Amino acid sequence: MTDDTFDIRFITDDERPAWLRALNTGFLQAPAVSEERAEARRIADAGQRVYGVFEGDRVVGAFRSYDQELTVPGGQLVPANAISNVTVLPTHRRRGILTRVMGEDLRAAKERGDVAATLIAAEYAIYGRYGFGPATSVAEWTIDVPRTGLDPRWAAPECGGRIEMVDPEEVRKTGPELHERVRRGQVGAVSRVPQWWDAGTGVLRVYEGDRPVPTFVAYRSPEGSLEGMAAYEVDDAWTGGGQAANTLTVKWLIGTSPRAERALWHFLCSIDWVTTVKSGQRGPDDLLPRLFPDPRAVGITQLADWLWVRILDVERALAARTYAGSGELVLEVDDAAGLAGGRFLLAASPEGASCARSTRGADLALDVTDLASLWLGDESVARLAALGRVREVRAGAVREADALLRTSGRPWCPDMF
Ligand SMILES: CC(=O)SCCNC(=O)CCNC(=O)[C@H](O)C(C)(C)COP(=O)(O)OP(=O)(O)OC[C@H]1O[C@@H](n2cnc3c(N)ncnc32)[C@H](O)[C@@H]1OP(=O)(O)O
Repeated sequence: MTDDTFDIRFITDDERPAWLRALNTGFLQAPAVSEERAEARRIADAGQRVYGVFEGDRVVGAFRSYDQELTVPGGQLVPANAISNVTVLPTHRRRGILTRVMGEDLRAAKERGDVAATLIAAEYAIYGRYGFGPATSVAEWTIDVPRTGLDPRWAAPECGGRIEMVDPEEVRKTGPELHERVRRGQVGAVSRVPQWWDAGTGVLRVYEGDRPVPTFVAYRSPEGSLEGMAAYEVDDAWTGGGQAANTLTVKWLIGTSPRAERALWHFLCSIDWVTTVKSGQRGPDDLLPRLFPDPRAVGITQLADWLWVRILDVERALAARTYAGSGELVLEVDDAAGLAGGRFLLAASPEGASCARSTRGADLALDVTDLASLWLGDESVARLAALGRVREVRAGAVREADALLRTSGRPWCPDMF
């Protein structure tokens, strides 16, 4: 039930400490916020849409969204509305507060011309009702270093490139441009706000109890160009018998080429004292296991949904991506919120695609949430049909749709936001 006693508006700088206390409380963190943290958040959230839900002058709910770009199959970047920091005080839940803020923010995003909205969902059950579907997956791998088969005398990349330790300043200087190149080639990747690099290198301490700044390492090609970078931290674990048993945890690792990724993973697994490497969040079909002589040394320790997408404009979403073959498909897209539904004719070929509203008979019927799962290539039409989520209206349409929508790899969103 919606309760109209709540006022929803963007917060002022003066209201930020109260907003952060509500956010912390909702996320089960200690509520107290120091002046430095409030100031860091003011800088980190500059230019973004920071909604507060007020009951009188008390903040009872938080919600933040900002402009983002999302890479779709073929490499086009589409404008997206990134959503984060969603919470309602435990005393004010299940009264329709999130439904109201989400409704306002999605309508505004559609009016601005965003093709989609994106978020990383805390719980699976929350966002389907707002038209979001899981659109990329995440895998975390644990590497048993002594079993990888990597030559213990490994000292440098076989390709002739080199690995360099880099300091945070260098990361801030060269990281953004490297990431720009990486995200253009990675379906499901999103743009980073400039503050991302300050927060990741210790310049902007956004959270109370922020972890120490990680160690950074870069890969340069034999020609000297920067092709990869990683951030990692290591615990200090030894066995009672005096054997090193350190675990290295990768915070992030990006590369513009397979040779960069290979060199960085081999380097991380060659560091003395390190017996276990945790990969951090990777794509489900990451090259990682196959980069080692014995891929069985690399086991999956987490496999879950990651980026959720809410398509706001079906025509632009489907026209923006590329397709594996040629063909036409009429999709009946159901959207309970009335934002993006309708019947659409997709005409695709390897040269380009168009998508427009149509009155032709539908080939397939599906919900906008399931279209999101298909859009970036994380799901197959056949799987969704088997689950009863896609209805084949014209016989043969499921197979044809899969042939069109198929991508050569799974999408991956390297970022948490
Ligand atoms: C992108 C991110 O920031 S992810 C982080 C999300 N935040 C959290 O998980 C923090 C803890 N949870 C919360 O703060 C709140 O429960 C929220 C923000 C998830 C939901 O806020 P509320 O104001 O309670 O949601 P609202 O009352 O609008 O609920 C709408 C519907 O979603 C359902 N719902 C809300 N939260 C959940 C949940 N966690 N699990 C299952 N269903 C849920 C409600 O039951 C309601 O269902 P109905 O439409 O069938 O009646």
